[in-house]
Amino acid sequence: MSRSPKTKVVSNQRNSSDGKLLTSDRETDWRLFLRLVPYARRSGRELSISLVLLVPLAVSGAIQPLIIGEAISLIRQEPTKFAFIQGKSLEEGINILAIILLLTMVIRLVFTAIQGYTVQKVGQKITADIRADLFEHVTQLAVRFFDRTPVGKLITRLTSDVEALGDVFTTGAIGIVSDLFSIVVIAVAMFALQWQIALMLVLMLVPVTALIIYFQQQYRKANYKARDELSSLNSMLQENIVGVNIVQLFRREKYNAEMFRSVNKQYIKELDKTIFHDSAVSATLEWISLVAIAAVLWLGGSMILGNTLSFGVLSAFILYAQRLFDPLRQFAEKFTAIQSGFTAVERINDILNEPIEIRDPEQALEKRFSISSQSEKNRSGEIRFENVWFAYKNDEYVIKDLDFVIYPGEKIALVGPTGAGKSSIIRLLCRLYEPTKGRILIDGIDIRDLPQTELRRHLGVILQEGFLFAGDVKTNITLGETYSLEEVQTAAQITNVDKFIEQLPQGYDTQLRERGTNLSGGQKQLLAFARSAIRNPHILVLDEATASLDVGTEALIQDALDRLLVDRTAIIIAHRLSTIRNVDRIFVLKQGSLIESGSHNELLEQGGVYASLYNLQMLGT
Ligand SMILES: Nc1ncnc2c1ncn2[C@@H]1O[C@H](COP(=O)(O)OP(=O)(O)OP(=O)(O)O)[C@@H](O)[C@H]1O
Repeated sequence: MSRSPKTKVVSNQRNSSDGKLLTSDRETDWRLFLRLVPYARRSGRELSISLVLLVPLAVSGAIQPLIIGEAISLIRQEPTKFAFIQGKSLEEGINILAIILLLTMVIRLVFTAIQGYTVQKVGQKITADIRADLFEHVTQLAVRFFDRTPVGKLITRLTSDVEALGDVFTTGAIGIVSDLFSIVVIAVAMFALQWQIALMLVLMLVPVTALIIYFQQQYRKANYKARDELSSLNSMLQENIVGVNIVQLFRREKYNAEMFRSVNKQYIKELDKTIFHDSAVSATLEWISLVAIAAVLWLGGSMILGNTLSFGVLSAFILYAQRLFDPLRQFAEKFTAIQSGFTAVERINDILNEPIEIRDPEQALEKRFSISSQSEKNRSGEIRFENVWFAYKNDEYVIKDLDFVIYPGEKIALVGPTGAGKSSIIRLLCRLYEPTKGRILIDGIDIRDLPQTELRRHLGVILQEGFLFAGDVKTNITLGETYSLEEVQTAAQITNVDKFIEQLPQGYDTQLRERGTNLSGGQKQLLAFARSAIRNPHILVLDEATASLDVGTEALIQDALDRLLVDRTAIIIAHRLSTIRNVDRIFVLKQGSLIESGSHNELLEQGGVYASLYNLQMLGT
């Protein structure tokens, strides 16, 4: 019983308060179990070996009490049951029995080790496979899913839930078969030896099993709640670590620590309940095996007095009484792991069943567009929004009936107050979200009909905050695609960021920390420019891309952009209206609607919203 509470506390966050899930457990559990079959099948050979080893393990375990009982009978000169020691001297008989006992011990030692190792290995492999599948699935989910799911909860599912599931295999699944098998073999051996005592012991199993099932159910209920609390704990942890700058700047350390302490306390409280029920199972079994020995002594003793039982058989039964409840104890322990595992599968399933909203088109369409992608020259970069409506949440439209065309090679600026929907337009164009109504077309093709790789190749997007991964500068530009160093250098030159990269300690090989924390905001942004340029997109989208650069660097990038944007369609979001004076057309948005459009001069002449925004900004400078 040395499992840590961590592995025990795995449960489901849904229905945590009412434990509703328990009602339809059996059916659900089986359905969940089936989900694991494909994973188990991949390790079929190892699992079969473990199952085959159960037979010699259980048989050698059941023989041991018999041998010891026989040795006692031999010493007490009681009639022997084994033909092979009949007529042998006491010494010879004891030697033979000792050798057999030793053999069973060696068999158990070797096979237990092999089985333990195999099962652990399979468990780890299955855990790794599930974790990998889960990761792949999660990274394909739509941004909408991440909007509503706290990162801490996702991390809990990807780590400890998957681990708990692995425990089902390492401690649970095979072990349970083995324990059940051991109980059956011991019961058969006992009945063969003396049926009355055997019956008494087997009957004792019934109420004990019922009690264990009761405690297990309580355990599972408590486990749901504990798991819920763990998710909250992780979410809070994650939020505080990511936002540590704000925590410190606003002196929220103590306040947040207090909040964390209270969630932590709640978690421990729920955890204690699971430990209580788990301990109750152990205590029941500890107690029952003592009661069983007493019962054997009582019944066996009276039979010895009546000369219907030998001391040897009584000794064998005392050992059996212990061993019969041993597998049951282990069974209960594993059952706990399995219960936890099932709830973990359920939580994992929640994510695996989460549909991948943004999918590539069917085969036929893909073919059509792979043909279109072959004729790169046909790409012109026309963007068309056809009566596009969009809401993040039901019916709360943040984009309302947008209907416009951006012609090939045109440079468009999106302006409008904060929250007007500018970034949402970009997200829709990149297909991070799907429009609620209407269509978006690139070069006359609905973007839903374009494979995503193809769409993203059309588009180069540079956001206000460049996100960098841990790794070197070069891989942060190539992002795993096969570009040569020369191509990377050329992209850097085109965007005027080559000088900056060369100044870094190891140039293109400079290691960046996670999220690029060893670079400044502007430096990160420079790499984002090179990252986009290398992909040679024919549509460029800049969302406040130069806002974090100093005037000198911005001028340098602007110069690069002027060259880069030739013959490319561009959408530029900028709050500083002075930076977009030269674009072909300016779209003015307000609360998700396009309220004005035209060139800088046209809009100034109109004297509408743009003109007043521009004049306001000019006043400020
Ligand atoms: N993930 C989201 N979930 C729900 N609502 C969102 C989400 N992102 C943005 N919104 C809402 O959508 C509206 C438009 O947001 P959007 O980011 O497109 O504005 P914006 O014009 O780019 O603003 P800014 O100039 O401040 O960047 C806002 O009212 C915002 O609150």
